[in-house]
Amino acid sequence: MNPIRRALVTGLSGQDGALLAARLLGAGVDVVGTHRPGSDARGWRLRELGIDGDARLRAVALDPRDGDACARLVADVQPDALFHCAGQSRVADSFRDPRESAEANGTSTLHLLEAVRTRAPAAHFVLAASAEIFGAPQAAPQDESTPLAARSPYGLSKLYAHAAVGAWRASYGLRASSAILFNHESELRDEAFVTRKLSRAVARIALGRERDVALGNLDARRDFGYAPDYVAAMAAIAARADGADFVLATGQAASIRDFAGAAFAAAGIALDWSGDGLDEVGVERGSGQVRVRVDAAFFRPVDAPLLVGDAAKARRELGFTPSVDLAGLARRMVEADLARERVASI
Ligand SMILES: C[C@H]1O[C@H](OP(=O)(O)OP(=O)(O)OC[C@H]2O[C@@H](n3cnc4c(=O)[nH]c(N)nc43)[C@H](O)[C@@H]2O)[C@@H](O)[C@@H](O)C1=O
Repeated sequence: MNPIRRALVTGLSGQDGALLAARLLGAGVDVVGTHRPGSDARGWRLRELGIDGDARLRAVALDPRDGDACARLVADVQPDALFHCAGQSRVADSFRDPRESAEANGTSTLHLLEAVRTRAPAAHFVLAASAEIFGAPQAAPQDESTPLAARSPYGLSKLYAHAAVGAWRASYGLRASSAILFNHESELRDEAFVTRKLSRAVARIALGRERDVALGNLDARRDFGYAPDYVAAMAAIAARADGADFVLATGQAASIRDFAGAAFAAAGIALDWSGDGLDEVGVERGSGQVRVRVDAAFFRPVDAPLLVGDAAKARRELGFTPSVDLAGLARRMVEADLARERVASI
């Protein structure tokens, strides 16, 4: 194990960057976190985590698409570990702006790998990669040896980043690792993602502020884990002497319909499902009120039917253990949104 004293975290204000910063600060690590120029340096997540005023946390502006700026920052910070969490993370958006995904996720990784290679070659580079690199895989569950066949522009950009990590490790002996993250959710998830869209909508419906929520593909099955477990595993990866790839996942698949059911149940609302395809609805048992509608606007041109991971290697080598099941995840997220909604109404 290599002690980490100073870490550089890109994407400080995002879910993973914020959770990672909190975890590292809690372990006595000094953290420099980056945010996009012009964006809020610290943001609501750091405030909710109670670390926005931490003296050992420094926030700096960085556009990782600027290779010179990456090199200057890495030379200045001299991190023991660099966690690359910044980027374009919304798969749906990537279909509308594929070039932005390629640059924000692909080119940025190249720049940061080069920055580490040339300015801080002893640092451990840890990439937040994604299950989307598997595309629509033939086999389930997916592990580190599953063939890569990304389909979405987002998946392609992460495939490039993931492959670059492997190439820099093999070519230059860099301590570079790729954490292949399956869907990982938390109270700090962005509202663009289906779990948080649901938890917020459920909270507002339970408080009588909205009547229903419109969703897309309810049949897609994903492997939903709890994000704090995943950033803990990323920190454990950085402490290893050598770079490697690790799938981080729970091994349990749930459909979007399942998650919606769990989220409504967390607010005491039981849903029954009726209809099919675009006609399907989720109806509140007892009242008969429609709570979930299906809207074609939320479907994607390509959507993997099933992504579920096998994290045996991470369990074995990192001691990775998912700590929250689907019902627990939905409950935490709905409770956090109920609390936020109640504060908002005061
Ligand atoms: C591993 C991967 O995980 C995440 O990407 P994602 O899986 O695209 O996440 P999501 O929450 O946007 O979609 C999950 C599923 O839910 C379906 N779905 C149905 N109805 C709605 C809907 O209304 N909104 C959204 N967003 N999705 C919907 C949608 O079609 C898809 O099948 C990111 O962390 C990403 O960065 C990452 O790396």
